[in-house]
Amino acid sequence: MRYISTRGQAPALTFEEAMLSGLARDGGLYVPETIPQMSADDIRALHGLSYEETAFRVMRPFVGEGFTDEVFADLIAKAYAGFGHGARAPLVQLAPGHFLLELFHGPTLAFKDFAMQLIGQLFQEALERRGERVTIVGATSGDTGSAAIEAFKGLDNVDVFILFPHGRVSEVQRRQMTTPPEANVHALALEGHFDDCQARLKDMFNHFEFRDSVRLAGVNSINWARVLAQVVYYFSAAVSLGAPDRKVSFTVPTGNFGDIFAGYIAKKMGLPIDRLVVATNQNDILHRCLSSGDYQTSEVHPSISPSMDIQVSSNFERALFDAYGRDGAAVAQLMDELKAGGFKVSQGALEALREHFDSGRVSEEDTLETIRAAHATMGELLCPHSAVGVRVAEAQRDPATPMITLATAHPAKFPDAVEKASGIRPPLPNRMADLYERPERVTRVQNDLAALESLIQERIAK
Ligand SMILES: Cc1ncc(COP(=O)(O)O)c(C=O)c1O
Ligand SMILES: N[C@@H](CCOP(=O)(O)O)C(=O)O
Repeated sequence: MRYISTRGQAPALTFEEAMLSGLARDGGLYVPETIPQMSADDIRALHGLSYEETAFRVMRPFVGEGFTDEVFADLIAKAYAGFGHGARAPLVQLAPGHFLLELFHGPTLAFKDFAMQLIGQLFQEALERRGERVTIVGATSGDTGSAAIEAFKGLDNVDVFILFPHGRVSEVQRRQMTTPPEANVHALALEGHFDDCQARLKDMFNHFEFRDSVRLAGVNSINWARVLAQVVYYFSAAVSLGAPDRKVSFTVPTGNFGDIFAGYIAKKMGLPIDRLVVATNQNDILHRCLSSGDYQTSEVHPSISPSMDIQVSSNFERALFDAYGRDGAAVAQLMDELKAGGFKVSQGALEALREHFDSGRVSEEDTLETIRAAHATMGELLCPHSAVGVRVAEAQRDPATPMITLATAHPAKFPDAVEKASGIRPPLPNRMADLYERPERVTRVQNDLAALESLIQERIAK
């Protein structure tokens, strides 16, 4: 299995090379050259398997020879051992034909743990075998950062720097990033918004002198391994509702397009998915693009679902690559236009996108009302991101096809919004009960590439 860049100009890599590299050297994102297929019988054979066994069967064909079967199975087992639910990703019924896939039972209470816990294991194994060390830099709107820190804290062969937008993450998210005492963890609060953090991260990858001198690695969904690990729960959820003998649809609260892109990969592998519905908050560039073909950035408006306050949606590039017939030059051209504010998707590419994706947008008021109503009528306390998903799913679902909405974070990560909507302040799990008392360690930084690079170089030299 080889991985190629969405911009067509970088060398093809193995899974392990792509995982350790992050961004392709032409600025693109790695995708598999071909998508492994699972037949109806392969999917039927997943019935009754544990999450870990399903994960092994779904991911194995993508991983190649770098990891043996035995090692890969062992790393999967270690990755999910710390989850707080035996099913790892349980499904609960919200209404007839509408299900919630709870993805918040991992150590940091968000769906990011599914991929990050596994990547932590894969990195550790690969780096030890190769005798290498790396500098991980991550950009976060709140959840990727805490999950990355949890997965990599205290490891000898990794330093982890997380850029988050100052004042634009929830207090729980911030404390999850600023309270770990391990010396290899560096929380950096940047003056700007998430798109600035992600842009500076990509600038670092594109600055080869810096990239090579610190041996830069990335654990955002830039990294293919992140997307891959998220494909698994589409299979586990669909199978538990009768796949491959019954189609299902998914609604996904969306920002950087990584999670829903994982659903698209599951569909390409053969999982019978009817619709993949992109649910956005008021930062609705993806909804506008899928509705009109115009991908035009505008100001980011802080919302009560801050992890989705994103305008430059990184993985949309992977979807565009397929929609443009895997034409790397066409994608590179669009990404150049994006630097000047936006681009227009061609009619053919828009039709290709619409073959798989629908979309909807939810206002702040409707998000609050959905949290209130879901609690009052179904007894389910939703985080604001999950509420965005539930609202769009309710508006768009076809009663003939089961709809699964992804619940992407635990309500306790966003207690203010949840309390405002439902009157209930969700408590943190016992293991995190003293989060508010732990001392914080954070460095305020400007949105300045040279200054950030110097800070990182100085810290790793110590
Ligand atoms: C809680 C939560 N929901 C939804 C999203 C959006 O996911 P994606 O960026 O993969 O579209 C994020 C951020 O990634 C998130 O943290
Ligand atoms: N919402 C994310 C943004 C980064 O997304 P990623 O999937 O590319 O890591 C966050 O919580 O940080």
